[in-house]
Amino acid sequence: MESVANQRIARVSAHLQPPNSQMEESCVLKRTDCRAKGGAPGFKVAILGAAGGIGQPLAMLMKMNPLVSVLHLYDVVNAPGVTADISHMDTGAVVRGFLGQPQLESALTGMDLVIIPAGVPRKPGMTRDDLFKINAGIVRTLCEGVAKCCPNAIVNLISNPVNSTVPIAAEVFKKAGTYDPKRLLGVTMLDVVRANTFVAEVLGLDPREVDVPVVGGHAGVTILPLLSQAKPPSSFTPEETEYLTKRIQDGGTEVVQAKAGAGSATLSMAYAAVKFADACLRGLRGDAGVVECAFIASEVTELPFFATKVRLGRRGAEEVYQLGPLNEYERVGLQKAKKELAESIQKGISFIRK
Ligand SMILES: NC(=O)C1=CN([C@@H]2O[C@H](COP(=O)(O)OP(=O)(O)OC[C@H]3O[C@@H](n4cnc5c(N)ncnc54)[C@H](O)[C@@H]3O)[C@@H](O)[C@H]2O)C=CC1
Ligand SMILES: O=C([O-])CC(=O)C(=O)O
Repeated sequence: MESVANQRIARVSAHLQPPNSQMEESCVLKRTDCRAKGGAPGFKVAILGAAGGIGQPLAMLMKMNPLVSVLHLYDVVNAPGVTADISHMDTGAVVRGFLGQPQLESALTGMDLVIIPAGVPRKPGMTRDDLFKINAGIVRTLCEGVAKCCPNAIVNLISNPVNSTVPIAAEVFKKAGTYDPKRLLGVTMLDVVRANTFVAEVLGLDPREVDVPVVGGHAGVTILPLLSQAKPPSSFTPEETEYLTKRIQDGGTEVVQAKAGAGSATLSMAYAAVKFADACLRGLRGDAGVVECAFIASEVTELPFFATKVRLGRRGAEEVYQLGPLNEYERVGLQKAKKELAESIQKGISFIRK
């Protein structure tokens, strides 16, 4: 009888047909003859959109994460190539590739965490909302797959516009009867990563010592850094506050313009996505005190979704924290953020309900 390990190797081979079969023709030993043991303990993670600008470095970094035992890489193009490449890294996770819609269900079955960076990125002159037309449908299809194949998985949604794609995902899950608000998390970690970097630069600190909560959403004025709650506690001049707030809000546009038509942030985003995914996995493992910001179903404001600090645990975002005390500058920013956010959320909800 074929061992579990050999079945696994056969499955990997099946998804890597061209390079693998050529290689094996010239080898006496086939992969199916290898003595690989069963998978190490750990979590099963799928990346949807794994061959993209974010997907590839994200896949590489997740392959390096010791909490991951199985890594599924799904895309509509080039998944076998990325999988073959990443699978040669001598780290613990077993990597399998899945190409195109017919393989979506196999990619998702049994997953603990699904990370979604699938979809088109911005070009100069576009807003994130301009991506809605294409990305809304992509997110809907992928989330239908999640609802069917791994309804208990934690979902980390990266595809823009996050302020609308998270409500879309929530509506898809509601329709399927699988919605658990604690498990659906819009990834706003890059805003926090940028805030920590830019604040550290202004204060002359090591960014690793800085922690700035960023609340609201993930587009323009909806990105609201709470500098008054920065750690270590710091005071900022009005000019510094204005400069930092604008730079954090426009961080994505800064990269889009610098890339001049070649896409948006990919490397810093992959770093941020892995930082956030690792926090989700530590929460799933039962670690205490894992707290990060995410865009999530919320009662913190009158809006149905809002990014705030959340505590990550075995069931996902087990606690959603209040905003805490805001200064006058932040209170004004909050009003602006809520106005734009309300429209983007409604647009996402209507896309599924209409
Ligand atoms: N949440 C955040 O902070 C950030 C979000 N983003 C967003 O992430 C998304 C991806 O950005 P990039 O990786 O730079 O784009 P990209 O175009 O380089 O990669 C996207 C990948 O998605 C794949 N894809 C398209 N349709 C698919 C489908 N139906 N199923 C599976 N895969 C599919 C493409 O084949 C491609 O490989 C964009 O929407 C971008 O705006 C980007 C940076 C930060
Ligand atoms: O700006 C974009 O289009 C990509 C993104 O969300 C970011 O870099 O924050």
